[in-house]
Amino acid sequence: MISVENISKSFGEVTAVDNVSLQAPDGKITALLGANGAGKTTSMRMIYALIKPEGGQVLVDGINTHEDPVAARARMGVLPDARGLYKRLTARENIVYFGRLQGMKEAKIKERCEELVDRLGMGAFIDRKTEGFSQGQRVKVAIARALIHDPQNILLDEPTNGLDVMSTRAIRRFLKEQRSLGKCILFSSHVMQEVSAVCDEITIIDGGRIVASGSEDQLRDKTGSENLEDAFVSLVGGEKVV
Ligand SMILES: Nc1ncnc2c1ncn2[C@@H]1O[C@H](COP(=O)(O)OP(=O)(O)OP(=O)(O)O)[C@@H](O)[C@H]1O
Repeated sequence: MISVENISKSFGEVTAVDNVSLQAPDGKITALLGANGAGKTTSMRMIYALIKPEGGQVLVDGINTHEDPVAARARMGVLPDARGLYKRLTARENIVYFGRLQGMKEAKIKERCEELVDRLGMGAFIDRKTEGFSQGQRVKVAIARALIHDPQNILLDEPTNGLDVMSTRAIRRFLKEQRSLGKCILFSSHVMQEVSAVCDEITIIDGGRIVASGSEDQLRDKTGSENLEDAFVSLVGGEKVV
């Protein structure tokens, strides 16, 4: 479970994230939904302890990420915005390397790697060097690498960005499986369709601030909208060019 309490971050004059709080419970898929520049990536980076918030705190399974980052990170699997694979290594080597960094035993790494190859449909390219991989292949490897140690909390920054329909469906199916295992899943997205297809809870961020949160039905009811896109536009104060 992830609990974010009043985190903020500025870059010079730009307030990227302003007093953001959100909850991502176990057994649910929670979305951080916002337009370009709304503060999603900055929030996610603070949540997975890559950058330090100027105020507030993040608790992962009750562990404060800045008081005990090592313990908190061990409980998280992160797909960052920069997927960052080692291109001279094969997909399998990338995944195995992360397992070793997590201090896993070789036999366990092998077993878990096979499971992820199967679940994410990576059989056709698992032993190829990742240089030249398509976006979909890269994302699958990066997700498998992040989840090699089977963490309780799964954080993904725009996981289906740039993916085709088949890859998108494979990732959705995978996330739903993880949810049924009781995992806490938090992902950021600007794609309504994506959020609508998989999320139980939605937190909307705009201009660095949380403007609403709830299920899709609750957000639609609140705004009297027929769909999530209309609810979103209404909650962020109408159409605007950013
Ligand atoms: N390192 C940085 N230096 C300066 N400004 C930054 C930096 N990182 C983010 N910002 C600014 O903070 C704001 C929020 O950016 P952020 O990347 O968190 O948004 P986002 O919601 O992830 O957007 P997108 O969907 O376009 O990726 C933007 O105005 C951005 O220009």
